[in-house]
Amino acid sequence: MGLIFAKLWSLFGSQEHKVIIVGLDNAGKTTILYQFLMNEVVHTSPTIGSNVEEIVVKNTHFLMWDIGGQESLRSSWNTYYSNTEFIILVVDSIDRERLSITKEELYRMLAHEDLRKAAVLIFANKQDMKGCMTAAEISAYLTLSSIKDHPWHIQSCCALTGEGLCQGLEWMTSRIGVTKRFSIPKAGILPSSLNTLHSVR
Ligand SMILES: Nc1nc2c(ncn2[C@@H]2O[C@H](COP(=O)(O)OP(=O)(O)OP(=O)(O)O)[C@@H](O)[C@H]2O)c(=O)[nH]1
Ligand SMILES: [Mg+2]
Repeated sequence: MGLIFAKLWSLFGSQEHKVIIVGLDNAGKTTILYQFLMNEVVHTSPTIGSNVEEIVVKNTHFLMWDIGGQESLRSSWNTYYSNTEFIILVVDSIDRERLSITKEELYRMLAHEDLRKAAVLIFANKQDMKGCMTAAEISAYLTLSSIKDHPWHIQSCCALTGEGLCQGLEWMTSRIGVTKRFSIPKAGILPSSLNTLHSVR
């Protein structure tokens, strides 16, 4: 009886899903985390270490780790990877010069064993800034369409107004639906067609 209850509990949204929010310094990670939590813009200073908050979306619990993005901190991102289900990669869409560094970091993460099963949501943040790159430009530069072994989605957003953030979360919750529907009754492997689901907005 207890076992059946535990199984049902795990199927219907009680578990916590681990999320890491990464990206270069100044990308807007902490601003996004607190928009998720409080629906408002908080004053931020560069994150040293990490912030962690639980965000609940339609009965789905996400444990979100916002990790400092300064160069000296990036080598310790991997200490947060185990059991991660979602990577949120935040890109400062005005920062053209450093997009190549973001790309390097993205592919380093995707190659990491502990992130083998993680889905990737890319936020093209700061869309309010004049002359910013569009999500399509960022997608092309990051060659997202070449990523076949991780589900991914890119979403344009503005963390100051909150625009686009809900759509990103909706994609994450929809992924959980896919994983649950197709992992029953035997846990684990998704049909390969589902592993390559991705989209661009
Ligand atoms: N114009 C604009 N500014 C933003 C946006 N999102 C965040 N910012 C600003 O960008 C600056 C950096 O934001 P943070 O959220 O602290 O950046 P971070 O990615 O957490 O940076 P680290 O903690 O150093 O890794 C702050 O001044 C934010 O107010 C946005 O969508 N538009
Ligand atoms: Mg921060």
